[in-house]
Amino acid sequence: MTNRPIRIAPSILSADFSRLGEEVVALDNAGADYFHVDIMDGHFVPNISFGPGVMQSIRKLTKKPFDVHLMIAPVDPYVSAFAKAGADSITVHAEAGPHLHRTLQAIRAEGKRTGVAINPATPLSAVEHILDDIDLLLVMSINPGFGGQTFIPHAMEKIRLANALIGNRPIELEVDGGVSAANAGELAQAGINVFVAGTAILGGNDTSTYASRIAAIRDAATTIRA
Ligand SMILES: O=C(CO)[C@H](O)[C@H](O)COP(=O)(O)O
Ligand SMILES: [Fe+2]
Repeated sequence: MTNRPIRIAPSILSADFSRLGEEVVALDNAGADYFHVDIMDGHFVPNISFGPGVMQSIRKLTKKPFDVHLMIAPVDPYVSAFAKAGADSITVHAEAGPHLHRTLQAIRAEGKRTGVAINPATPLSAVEHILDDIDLLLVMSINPGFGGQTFIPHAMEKIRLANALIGNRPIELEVDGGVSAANAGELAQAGINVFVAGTAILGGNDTSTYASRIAAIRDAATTIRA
């Protein structure tokens, strides 16, 4: 359990891209805390999403933080472009390159919050020596690349261990993949404070449901802490 504030971060990967701007505005009005922006390169992960130009074009539609999840290898050449396109935090994968500490320094040099993501098969020890260099730890509960996958059960225990590893450090603990109101309570209990959700919020792309779906995840996460 943690006192870090609950943040609901809809993944715009699940948006209807033909009306992306409308989707962003609807999510903002529906109570999103962060916008989770998934960037996929077709190399580190077997899918391609979009680049900094698209991100920049939606940046002006909301004042909420952009939580940018870079699934790119090598990532260093793209840090600056996403910083300039309006990222608030930039999360890179521990598996994406040999010099993670250097990448984190580059993100901080851009004045952005740093995040590290670890895949389901990556041990927590990958971040043990860089805890002072990160503002956010993202535990992947799916293998990255696609929305709509099923939460991998062993991620729950890893999250509990990550929460213990973080201790009282000012690091947000984020989960991504298969998150819904059904598991948000247990995730909050395990220590998660940032809940990424694509399908559970945007599935079907009916903007009139976004507020209640965001609220359902928030309620599940908050109730368990009360
Ligand atoms: O990083 C991601 C995929 O690699 C996405 O953030 C994730 O898929 C969210 O979608 P869903 O909630 O549908 O699992
Ligand atoms: Fe993501």
